Amino acid sequence: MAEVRTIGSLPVPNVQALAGTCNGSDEQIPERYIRTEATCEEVISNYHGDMAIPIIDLNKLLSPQSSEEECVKLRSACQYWGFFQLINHGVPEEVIENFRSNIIEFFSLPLDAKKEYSQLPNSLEGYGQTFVFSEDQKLDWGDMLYLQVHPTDSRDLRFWPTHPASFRQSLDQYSSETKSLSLCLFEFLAKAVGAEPESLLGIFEEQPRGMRMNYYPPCRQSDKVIGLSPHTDVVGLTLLLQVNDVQGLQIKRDGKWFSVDALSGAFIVNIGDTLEILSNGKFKSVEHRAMIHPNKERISTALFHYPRDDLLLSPLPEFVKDGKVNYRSISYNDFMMQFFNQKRDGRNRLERLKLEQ
Ligand SMILES: O=C(O)CCC(=O)C(=O)O
Ligand SMILES: [Fe+2]
Repeated sequence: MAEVRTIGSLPVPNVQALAGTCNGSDEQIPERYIRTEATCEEVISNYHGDMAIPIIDLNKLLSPQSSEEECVKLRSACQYWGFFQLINHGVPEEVIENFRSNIIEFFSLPLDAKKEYSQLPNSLEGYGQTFVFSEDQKLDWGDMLYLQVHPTDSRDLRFWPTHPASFRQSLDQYSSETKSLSLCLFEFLAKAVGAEPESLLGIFEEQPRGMRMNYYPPCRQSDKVIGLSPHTDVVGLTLLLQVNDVQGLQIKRDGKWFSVDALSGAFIVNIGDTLEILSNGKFKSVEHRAMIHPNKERISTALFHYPRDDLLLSPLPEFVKDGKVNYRSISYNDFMMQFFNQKRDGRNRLERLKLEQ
């Protein structure tokens, strides 16, 4: 991760403050936030059955009677959707609730108090906005707080809020309670395609994890803005939590956007670019975006799981049983540099590595 931290993002306005001044329907939204594509693409909502994001039950994965059947569902979810909702995940409700209420309280602090934790010019961590590459780039209708949470000695406490007073503790608890869950998921993902569980653990166990807390203010003209631009996650796996039960996540499938109806208490898990390559394309890193509510704020968190940074990113032999390698190799650091030097065109980044079949 060392190189990544040296790359700077261009400064842009705080969106929560901006929303406070131009949220009236007749007020002008600054041009850089107006997204014409938001209205012209088809969005599917209220769908059911095969058209809904699969629900995976961790209890069923763990129980010998049902494990095999649930593994088949897991494999198909990761292959066709790149996303699933995880229930019975075992992370104590109290841990999630404390973390949730602390995040809500943090984002409701006055701007000056939050700015004590502002991103520095050459750092990704802290309170601010998502990465901005150029002066003419369209901007997202959202703010965020990004923190490196693991390993514990990599934490930069300058960016860890001390208000609310229990924030650091609740974040620490959330991070440690989700750690074994994530390892368990990596094991089942390997098993689901007949690979040794250690194949993915060797790459992700004890490796960096980063927590992004996303804050999306309401916007009366919500159909004109986008909370988080379409992207794929560059990492291995992401654990998403809807913090305040306001929906807004959409994922792309067959050229259409599907609204995700997040189950209360479930995690939404998604495959990132790194795992798509490692799995030789057996799992898909799928484009997703966050949309805005006209009169309610929305808060979500994403816990990103990074691989070892000395990794030569290429399909793992155990995932290439038929002998056909689908992606070119690239060092993980080069792959990350591409991510930070180019627009967040995740699918293109992956397409460039695909080998002709
Ligand atoms: O807000 C959401 O639901 C999605 C967040 C997300 O995709 C991300 O932080 O990478
Ligand atoms: Fe994402």
